[in-house]
Amino acid sequence: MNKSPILLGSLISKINPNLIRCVSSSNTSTNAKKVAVLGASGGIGQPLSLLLKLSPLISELSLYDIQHTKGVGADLSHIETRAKVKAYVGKEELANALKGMDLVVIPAGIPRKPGMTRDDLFNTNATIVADLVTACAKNCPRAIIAIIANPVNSTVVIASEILKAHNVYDEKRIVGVTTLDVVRAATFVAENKGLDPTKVNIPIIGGHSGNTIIPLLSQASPPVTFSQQDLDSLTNRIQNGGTEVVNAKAGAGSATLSMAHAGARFSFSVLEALNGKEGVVECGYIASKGDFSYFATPLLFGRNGVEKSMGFGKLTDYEKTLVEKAKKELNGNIEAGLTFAKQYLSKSK
Ligand SMILES: NC(=O)C1=CN([C@@H]2O[C@H](COP(=O)(O)OP(=O)(O)OC[C@H]3O[C@@H](n4cnc5c(N)ncnc54)[C@H](O)[C@@H]3O)[C@@H](O)[C@H]2O)C=CC1
Ligand SMILES: O=C([O-])CC(=O)C(=O)O
Repeated sequence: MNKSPILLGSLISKINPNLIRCVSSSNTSTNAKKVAVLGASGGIGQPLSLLLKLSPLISELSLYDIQHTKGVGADLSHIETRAKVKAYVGKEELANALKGMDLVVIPAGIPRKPGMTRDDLFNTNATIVADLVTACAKNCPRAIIAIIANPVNSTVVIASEILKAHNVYDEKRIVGVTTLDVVRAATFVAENKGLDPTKVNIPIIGGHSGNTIIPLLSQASPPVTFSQQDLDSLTNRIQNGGTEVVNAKAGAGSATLSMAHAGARFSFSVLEALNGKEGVVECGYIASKGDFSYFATPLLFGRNGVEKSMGFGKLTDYEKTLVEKAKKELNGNIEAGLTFAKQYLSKSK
């Protein structure tokens, strides 16, 4: 039986055409990269690691968590794909998990329960992300860091401040993952318009929580128009997609499977661009020079990470109102990140 990644690619293409480009390209394997998942034993970490393990874009998959990684690693290592799986558990093994990595994806941290906001995760997750990014600064200072841990609007700020303090900050290399908002928007719009969801693209700008998630439905591809009622309800559903899952899971956590897909999609895009593919665009939350010091926009990726922000074109009056509504929350989240980082760094001196 042919067990090549090509065959695997064709199998997966039957499941999701968005992933075929990464599992089927035959000449990318020579440039395969090393990827670490921090929080690899969690609800997101496990299925994300599975999807990454299937890709010939990856030569080494480094799994790190404070628990259970040896089992997850042994399990994944039996899959007949080229990525070599290495499992690390506990703080003492963190440095080795990171050495030589090209991309570090961070889904470590606690998820929401019903009634909580993403901000309610701050107290726990801020320290987790700060500790992990400190280790990245010391052990893989040139790696691209993709932050999934919430609240993304603040954790990316914290991570950036830590990298600056270690003199290894490069704004091209630290991104908050907002791909799940893009994935949801495509799904909900396709449902509303009777389209193939894999062919729909909706840019999302702003941040990654409630009002700060700003879908640009006027820039949908293919172009579609909506009644005001549909515009309101789709915007509201995209902004609160995370809460929809948290409530449905009723205390058992937040989105994990759709996030694993979104995290894999984002990672594959970054890896393809690192390998020289041109025109790779994914939305993401990065440092910005506009009205906000951090802002999500469509980003063009290249051989060094984020090449440039593609901006957000011309907004409709409705979308301008959404940006206005996001201002207070997003600026507050950024400020909270800066304040935490200052305290964390002064304690660790
Ligand atoms: N950016 C986004 O779109 C999304 C973000 N999230 C966020 O992702 C995070 C993870 O969610 P789940 O996987 O569902 O949670 P989970 O609780 O199932 O898994 C988290 C994992 O992190 C590990 N962990 C905790 N402290 C750690 C440390 N210091 N070092 C390494 N690993 C550590 C835990 O042992 C656990 O295995 C949450 O903060 C959640 O809010 C979730 C969905 C979407
Ligand atoms: O809602 C949450 O807490 C998890 C998340 O970020 C999402 O699903 O978008």
